[in-house]
Amino acid sequence: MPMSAPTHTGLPFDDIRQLVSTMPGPDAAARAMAEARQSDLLKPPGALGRLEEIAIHLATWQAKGMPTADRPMVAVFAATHGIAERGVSPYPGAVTKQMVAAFTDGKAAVNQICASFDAGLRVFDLALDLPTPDITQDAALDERACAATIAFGMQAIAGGADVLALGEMGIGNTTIAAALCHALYGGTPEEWVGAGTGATGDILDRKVAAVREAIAFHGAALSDPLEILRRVGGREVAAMVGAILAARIERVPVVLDGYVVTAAAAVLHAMDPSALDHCLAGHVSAEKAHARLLEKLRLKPILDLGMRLGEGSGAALALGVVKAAVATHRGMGTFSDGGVSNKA
Ligand SMILES: O=C(O)c1ccc[n+]([C@@H]2O[C@H](COP(=O)([O-])O)[C@@H](O)[C@H]2O)c1
Ligand SMILES: Cc1cc2nc[nH]c2cc1C
Repeated sequence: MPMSAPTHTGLPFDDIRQLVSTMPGPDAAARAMAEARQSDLLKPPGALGRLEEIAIHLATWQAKGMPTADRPMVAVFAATHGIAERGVSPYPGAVTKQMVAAFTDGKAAVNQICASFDAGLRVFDLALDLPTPDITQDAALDERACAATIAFGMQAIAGGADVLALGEMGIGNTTIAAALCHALYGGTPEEWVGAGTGATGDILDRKVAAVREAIAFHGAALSDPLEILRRVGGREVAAMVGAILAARIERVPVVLDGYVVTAAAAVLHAMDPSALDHCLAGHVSAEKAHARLLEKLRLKPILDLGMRLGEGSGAALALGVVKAAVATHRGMGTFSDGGVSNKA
């Protein structure tokens, strides 16, 4: 069902709603060109499986007859959460800032995965010394700050990436992701809460309780996706909403990471079910509810390696597959070139 253009009341979220309602669609000519080339490549049709779909996906959303993956970029958004003070993670909130330093020093897993595929890495530090309020007591952000953070996230594509992989860092943010999913999809808190960095026992119980309390506290206000984002989300989640949206507008396909990145994507999907059509799910994380969330979004993960790190690691690894999909699409010979017989 096409969405009618929202009326503008001058509130910051109206600008975001306006952008969502005017997103470009798929490029049919580029898709047709890519499909025609795929069927001419030196292989039985379909023999490269998902690689074929991925190459066509890139062509379609880059609006290029020949897709590229020469300038892949991983953007990692880092933020701090008041909820972390409630003991919902085995790690202290201070680890977020320390890991940002590790990203800068090249010492994190994502640095090495990016280096493996010649992918760029940009880290966006979102007011780390100013945790957002505990979502069981208050909204994480007011409307103006949330809209400004979405706008900030739009910078992720500045610099001319041709594929954007998203990642995040934020102790406590698997609780935030669970609250977002519970608010968006209902069910029980238990269905959306998982181990995160390794929560068990009392820590896991506190996560479930925190999600239940947050949803009860915000109550009926959780009926609009952007309200859900600002009330039970966080800065990295809001910034990733902006990054996904800007990428769509600038025709940059997106590779999603794990549960937290996908929860950000889910906010846009709730605004418009076609809003993630330019996105690929890089992997399915070992975080229990990620598979459930991907099903809600009808996204099929590229990889399933039992990873549950976050920081864009699964998305960065999937860039290797994306690059191979583009390399085969661009570089293989064709039946039309002659030399190899096609089907009789
Ligand atoms: O995205 C995922 O699937 C994922 C699963 C487990 C852990 N994480 C990462 O771990 C951190 C949040 O975990 P926690 O236990 O502090 O809520 C945050 O930095 C995420 O990047 C991320
Ligand atoms: C060490 C560590 C690294 C991470 N990377 C992403 N989330 C993380 C959480 C922890 C605890």
